[in-house]
Amino acid sequence: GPRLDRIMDTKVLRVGTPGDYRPFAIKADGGYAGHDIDVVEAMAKELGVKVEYVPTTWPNLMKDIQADRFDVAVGGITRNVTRIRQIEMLPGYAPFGKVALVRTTDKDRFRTLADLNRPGVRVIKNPGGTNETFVLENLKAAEVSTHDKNAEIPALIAEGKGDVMITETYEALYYAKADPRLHAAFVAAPLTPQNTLGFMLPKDDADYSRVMEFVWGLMEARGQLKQAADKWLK
Ligand SMILES: O=C(O)C(=O)C[C@]1(C(=O)O)C=C[C@@H](O)C=C1
Repeated sequence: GPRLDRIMDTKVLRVGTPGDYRPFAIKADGGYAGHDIDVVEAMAKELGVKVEYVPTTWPNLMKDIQADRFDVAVGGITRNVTRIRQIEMLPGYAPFGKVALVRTTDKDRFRTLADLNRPGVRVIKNPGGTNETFVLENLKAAEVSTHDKNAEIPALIAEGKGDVMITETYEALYYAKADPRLHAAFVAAPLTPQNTLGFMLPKDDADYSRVMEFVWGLMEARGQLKQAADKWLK
């Protein structure tokens, strides 16, 4: 197929990522790092090509992949029916549910969804992703504001500029571990049923999809997925 041919001929795999979601993909110190970065770099190595990163955002992710700005998108992307109707997604990893990142001093204040969905509870949301969808559907009574630099939201919560960040298991655990002022609430009993993350592919080249699925399977069979998970998701 044409996409696969172009990748193999130019030896470049264009990887789109918002790069703002720890520990999956974060842009810092001029480069990208995280679980998904390690995995996609290993996949490119298996193909014998180099990775070229293409910045995107959560609000633009779907239209950018459909506009052929990149060959694969990574960075903590939830697999769901809405998306898989429009593009393709590789097998799921990192099972998670929606949880809440709150201040440690508010641990007892937020025990149920109803505790979050109250006037006076200041929720800060990142635009464009599934966190926003969850907030708009479930926290209608709360005081919701939007901050478009996702990686800054945990510090805003820690500093008391908001009370709640709705996010997913691993991100909440990451920031709670990194900052004692923060607590990952609802981790034992998430606010949504379990789901998984997955890499997104355009669906215009079936040969490309087959090869990427094969390479994903190799990563799994060789223990490279486990290695990345042990390094970043523990
Ligand atoms: O839309 C998705 O797939 C996401 O999982 C992305 C999303 C979000 O929902 O905003 C998830 C957690 C991070 O805090 C940032 C981005």
